[in-house]
Amino acid sequence: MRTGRRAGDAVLPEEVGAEDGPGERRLRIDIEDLNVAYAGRTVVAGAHLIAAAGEITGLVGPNGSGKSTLLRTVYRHLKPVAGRVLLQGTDIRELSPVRSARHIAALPQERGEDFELTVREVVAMGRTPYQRAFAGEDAADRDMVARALADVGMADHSARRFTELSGGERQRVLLARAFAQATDVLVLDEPTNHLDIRHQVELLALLRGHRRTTLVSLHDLNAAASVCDRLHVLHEGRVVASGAPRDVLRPALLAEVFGVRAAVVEHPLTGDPLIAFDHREGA
Ligand SMILES: Nc1ncnc2c1ncn2[C@@H]1O[C@H](COP(=O)(O)OP(=O)(O)OP(=O)(O)O)[C@@H](O)[C@H]1O
Repeated sequence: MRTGRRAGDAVLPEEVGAEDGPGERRLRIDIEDLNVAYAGRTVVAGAHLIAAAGEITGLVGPNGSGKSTLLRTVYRHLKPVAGRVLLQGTDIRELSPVRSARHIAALPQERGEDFELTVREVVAMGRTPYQRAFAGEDAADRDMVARALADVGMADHSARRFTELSGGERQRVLLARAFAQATDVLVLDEPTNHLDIRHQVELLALLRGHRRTTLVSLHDLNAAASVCDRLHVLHEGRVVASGAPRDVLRPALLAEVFGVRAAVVEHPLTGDPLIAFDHREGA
């Protein structure tokens, strides 16, 4: 087993014997009283939420409401000013970068525009937390990379240069990199960005199929309503509503937070809440 553990690292209870893939381990994320600031300006204030094990937890909110900032703190790109992010009770800042990368994979909003690599090489980056220095890939790594590429429909493009792909194709490759990381937790910042409708639907179905602990920001409220088990609404850096999509996405909230007029009806095919926006007028 390849552990990569350093003296003093915290031990996660589910970790024993489960180093090489997500398997049936299911870890939860607790975000406690999180405050995050850029150059002294607070943009996330007192955020408190749970991403339950094996569930899809959605973050929605207007532009600038703090979704990406909150997610960046969860995948350790940013340090909070106050509060904590716990992975199954362990503060993520107590984990070494390698161990953190074995538990939490991210699709950041920064989309690797400068990768001078092939598609396959980008996806294979997801396997580095499991590889000993200079040891390179083994058969299991190669298998996981191939599976992740197939999952996002990019298997036939593995030899292409990343920089020559379209926006949606790049997005799918970076998702494959996160899948190849085989973590319990996925943190995805607007994963459907740039994707055409078929690839959006396929991706959301894939996330539902994985049943990993998923924290995802989405602009498409109808997609959020159909894919998320729970939703948290961010408004000016604060969580202003939390709950099941049908309890949260009500016309009054849509008017107050997003400034739009909308009716919420039942989706004729799925029974999910379907938000019918009035594109002619604001709230
Ligand atoms: N690197 C940064 N430096 C300074 N301020 C930032 C930085 N990134 C974001 N901000 C500010 O923090 C606030 C929250 O931004 P954030 O990107 O988290 O919002 P968001 O909800 O993800 O928005 P969007 O829906 O537009 O992606 C905004 O006011 C934004 O201008």
